[in-house]
Amino acid sequence: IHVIPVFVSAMAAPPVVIWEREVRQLLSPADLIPRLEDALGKFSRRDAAEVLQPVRTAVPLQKHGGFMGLMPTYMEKDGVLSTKFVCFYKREEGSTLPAVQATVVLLDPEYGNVKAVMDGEVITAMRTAAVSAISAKLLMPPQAEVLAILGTGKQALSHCRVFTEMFSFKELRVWSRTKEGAARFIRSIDGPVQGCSTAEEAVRGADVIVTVTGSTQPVLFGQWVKAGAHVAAVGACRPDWRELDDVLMKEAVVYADSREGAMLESGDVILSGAEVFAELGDVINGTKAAHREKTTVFKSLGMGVEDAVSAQLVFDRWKAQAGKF
Ligand SMILES: NC(=O)C1=CN([C@@H]2O[C@H](COP(=O)(O)OP(=O)(O)OC[C@H]3O[C@@H](n4cnc5c(N)ncnc54)[C@H](O)[C@@H]3O)[C@@H](O)[C@H]2O)C=CC1
Ligand SMILES: O=C([O-])C1=[NH+]CCC1
Repeated sequence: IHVIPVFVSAMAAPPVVIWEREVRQLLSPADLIPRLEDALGKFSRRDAAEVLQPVRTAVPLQKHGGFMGLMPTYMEKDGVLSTKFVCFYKREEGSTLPAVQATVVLLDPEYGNVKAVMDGEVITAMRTAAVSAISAKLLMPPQAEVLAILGTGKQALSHCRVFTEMFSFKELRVWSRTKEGAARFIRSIDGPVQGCSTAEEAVRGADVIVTVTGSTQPVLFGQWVKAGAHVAAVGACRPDWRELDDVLMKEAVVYADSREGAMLESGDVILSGAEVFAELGDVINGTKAAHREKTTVFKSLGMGVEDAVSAQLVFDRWKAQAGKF
């Protein structure tokens, strides 16, 4: 008797490529925010069947002053498996090169095949600003009127768009280390923006302050910050990089997206010795308090789970549009 081996081959379709223009059309802050709130809450419950997401692996690109970050995430119950590759750089004054470049890969968790490869820059810009806006929704003082943004790059623009869409600030101020940066930013924004010549001028009296710079030294000092203000600190994602000084870090109640991420990656947390009071997800889950009455800092490092739910949303919308599957 001859036994003829039979190989069952489950040939997956090749991955779809969804690039910047399409991602931009398919994703909106209003749709993304509830999914991000849900994901942050799930992450903070530390239930491995809900979210498995290690702190990102950062490979130094020494010659180029940057890092490649690998950000894998598995959401077993939701059937989402993804990873983002993100390269981020310390750029010198006057450099026109991008500080961040990213790609998100979405896989089928059952077979391990890649379903989609997506531009990650729109996702990174929008989900980071949306998470900062969630921090402001939870932690900013009631009747906040003045928003100040330090930095005028991609994240500054996305934060400005998401914050002005979500809240009604009476005054918006911006500071850049260069006049050209501030002028470019002001030209790109609809509505009134006050360009400030110093960071101090921008933040004095502000209720909400967003720091989105590529700086590795503090740009925001506690003595300038109004008591009770909320700071969303988005830059300085390496253990020896800073955006905030020790005074602010020690006086404020500090929240983070991921406690482990903050302890391993945030120079503002590590070098100041400040304690992380809670994750944003703990506040969403109701297990930690939102201290709106105090000065608060949300230290954002960025998490794979934020990219995972964003990429899944883009993919679902793309499938619905294409009438596929
Ligand atoms: N927390 C998170 O999830 C994420 C954080 N980031 C970080 O956010 C920051 C901004 O990113 P992008 O807007 O994409 O970069 P970008 O290059 O578009 O903008 C950077 C801005 O920072 C300013 N800047 C650079 N060095 C400075 C210095 N020494 N002092 C003051 N201002 C300085 C630049 O003039 C520019 O306005 C970076 O640090 C990046 O690593 C980026 C993506 C996600
Ligand atoms: O989460 C993210 O994509 C990043 N955080 C810091 C630089 C890029």
